Amino acid sequence: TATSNEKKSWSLSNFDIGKPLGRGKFGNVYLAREKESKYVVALKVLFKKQIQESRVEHQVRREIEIQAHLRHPHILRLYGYFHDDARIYLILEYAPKGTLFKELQSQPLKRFTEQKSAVYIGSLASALKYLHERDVIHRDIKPENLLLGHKGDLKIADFGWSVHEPNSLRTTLCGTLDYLPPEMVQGKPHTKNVDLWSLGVLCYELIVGRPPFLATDYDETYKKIIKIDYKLPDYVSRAAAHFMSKLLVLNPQQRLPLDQVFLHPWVAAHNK
Ligand SMILES: Cc1cc(Cn2cc(-c3c(Cl)cnc4nc(-c5cn(C)nc5C)[nH]c34)cn2)no1
Repeated sequence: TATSNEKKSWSLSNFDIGKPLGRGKFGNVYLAREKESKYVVALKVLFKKQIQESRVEHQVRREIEIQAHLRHPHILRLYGYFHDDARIYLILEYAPKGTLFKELQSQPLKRFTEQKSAVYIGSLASALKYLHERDVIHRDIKPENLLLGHKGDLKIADFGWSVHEPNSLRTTLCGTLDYLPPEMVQGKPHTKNVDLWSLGVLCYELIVGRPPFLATDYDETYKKIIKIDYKLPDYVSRAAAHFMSKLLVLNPQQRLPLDQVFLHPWVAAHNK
């Protein structure tokens, strides 16, 4: 049963390793199968040396601590973990349909209908509500970190950046600013309302096919974010435009709370 598995101590010899699923800064994720149960998982292999060199042990420890205790249909499960002298292994739920990013790119117009976008937003909002009730902020909501289960259902993955609220950023930001709210790009203390901003950015990207503050370089993106400078193509409905305008708000306290997200006409209409 699940509980006995969770208590069991695992080792690499319990698994047949398959193809690589993804590569990250500190290691790779492989398709794997537990030998006895034949259960298919995603095995995330992180190198201790690289983690120590980048001084992100606390981040990896937090990713494990946080994700191991979460149980929600739209949050990727962490079943267990183990380590050897060189590596840390996270036994994760396998999401057979890959990333939302790949699904978005595979659309003819590189964007989803508003119906499909609102269903993803509804799922994400319910996962965020579950996280925020436990004072966990994800901080890295973007299509690359959202995976799809066998029914195409959304799963938040990669808790490498999640923290307990309130928090001020200790690790330098690397990678795209696109999803970060003004308070984070300005290095100010931030709360779980950062995830509300990212929900608005994600909503824009699903409907339009690119993030709202996309620019040629870091500084351009930075300026657009703090000025909330984005434009909506004319095919975007007024209901969707209104919904996004309630999340892409400078003052974190004035962003639409998650309970209101489900009640907003645009989300409610498509999540009957
Ligand atoms: C290191 C490192 C890399 C990553 C990003 N990443 C996550 C996965 C992944 C996980 Cl954790 C779980 N299920 C997955 N399913 C896929 C997948 C399925 N298809 C058909 N295509 C892909 C891709 N990837 C999964 C892989 N890389 N995080 O830390």
